Amino acid sequence: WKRKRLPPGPRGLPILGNVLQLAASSQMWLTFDKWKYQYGPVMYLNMAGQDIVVLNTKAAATELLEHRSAIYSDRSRSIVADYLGSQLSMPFTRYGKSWQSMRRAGHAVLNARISAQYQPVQIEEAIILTHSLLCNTSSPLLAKINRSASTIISVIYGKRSLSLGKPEQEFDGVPQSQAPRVHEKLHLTSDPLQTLANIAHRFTNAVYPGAYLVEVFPILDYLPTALVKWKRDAQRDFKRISDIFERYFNDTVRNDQQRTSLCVRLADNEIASGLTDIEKAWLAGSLSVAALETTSTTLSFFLYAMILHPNVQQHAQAEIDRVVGRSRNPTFADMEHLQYVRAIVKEVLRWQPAIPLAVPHISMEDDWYKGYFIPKGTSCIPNVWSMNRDNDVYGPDADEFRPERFLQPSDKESGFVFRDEFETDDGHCAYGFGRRVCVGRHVADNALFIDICTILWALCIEPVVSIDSELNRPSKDLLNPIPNFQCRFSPRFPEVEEVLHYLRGDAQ
Ligand code: HEM
Repeated sequence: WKRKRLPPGPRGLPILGNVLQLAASSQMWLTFDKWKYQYGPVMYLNMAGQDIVVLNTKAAATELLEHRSAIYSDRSRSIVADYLGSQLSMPFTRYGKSWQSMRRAGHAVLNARISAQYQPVQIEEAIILTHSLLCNTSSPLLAKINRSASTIISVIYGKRSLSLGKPEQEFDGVPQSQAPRVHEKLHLTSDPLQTLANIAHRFTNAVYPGAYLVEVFPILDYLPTALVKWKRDAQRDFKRISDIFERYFNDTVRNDQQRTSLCVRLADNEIASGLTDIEKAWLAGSLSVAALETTSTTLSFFLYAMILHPNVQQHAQAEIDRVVGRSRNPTFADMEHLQYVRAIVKEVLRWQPAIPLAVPHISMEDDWYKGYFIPKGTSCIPNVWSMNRDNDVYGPDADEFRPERFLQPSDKESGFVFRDEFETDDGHCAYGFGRRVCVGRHVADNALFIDICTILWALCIEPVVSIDSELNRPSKDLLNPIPNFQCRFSPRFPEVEEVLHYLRGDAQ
């Protein structure tokens, strides 16, 4: 007989538990980061009866979510997200047969080997992005960065298969600039990228703990639909999202001339056996939703890091000049010689993970960890933010942006190589854990490498006005909010604009 001792955690109120403390904090990971010093690696919270265990160290997350993944791979039931279609959406669907079919198909089209086949498209998209950063002076920086995610969208929906409209034009009459910062309603735009990004926010906002009262008091779900706006909105948005995903999927399968897109591969029955046409359309849609904001958030933080740390920028550019030179653009063949650039990719993902609390894993059986009881149905939150800034792992300067932490001196011309432990290890936990680890991580790593490398090869990045701390995102969201900053891009050598223009023409 073991006494069922729960892990330590902040004291809550009767019935409500820690609801009020959690509802009050907008970036929950910062609150958890503080509590971690008080309560240790595994911390217990209660959301009006829902058990929550926050995993504050990589060791705890690895032990539970990876080594015991057979019983830690479910997802939580979110009533609002269910109405939105979360059971068709791989990141949010419950563990079971349907998820297994999605995951198998996702892995087949995104594994490390297949990811290499998307590299030519990724190089072209990196050029289009870099050209737009330099030459498109009319769009705001964030809009340009968001378009950078077209690298991923081209992988999923084929090169330019979706007709890209003007970002500001709206279908539902609300200009994007005036769209509310909390995504309780889906805003459709004529721009597929923006629409997909809005769908992503609709989901990540719905699953943010405490965003909807009905998640805390499920009885509210029994109120008649006519009386509850959130339910009507969610049901209408499900239909809209489904229509969009099906249209994008079918258009791509019809229009992708080069037949290299992920949709075309999915349409091939062998890879996605067990999935209906609608499930395939949702799989492609949910992959793009999972890919878009995570990639553009990471690239935004890369630019932010470059204006904060001009020395890192110079260091990387010296490496690129040595390895690539100026007469051609970087390619993936340069990757193994660009150790410093690769270290920058790792460091951005460590310093500012796009989803600082990953996505909670639900435990499927009662379990014990270091003498503490973890009841079946517990929502286990990997506190990636704190893991990535663990002083015991990264040293006392873990809060700083310093790519050198992954490198060690060598006799090579570059002067350094990866430290042995980071040659194969990510060096961060930004992609999550176990059976639910990010299925798109190989494609994401490649996109980040080639985008970052091409930008640094071609452009100098400087701040424009003082950096302010206002955030660009609704604060109650799973995604890491991007600081409101602007930067100026100038060519690094006289021929840059002409070369980019030429390459861009070729790419398009
Ligand atoms: C910088 C880019 C990215 C970051 C930081 C990121 C991060 C994450 C994280 C933290 C999770 C949850 C893992 C867990 O539950 O333990 C996840 C899941 C997922 N990611 Fe990514 N991701 C990125 C890019 C992508 C891309 C490019 C794709 C697709 C092409 C993608 C598709 C997915 C999917 C489908 C899941 C759900 C997996 C499942 O539940 O089985 N992600 N990602």
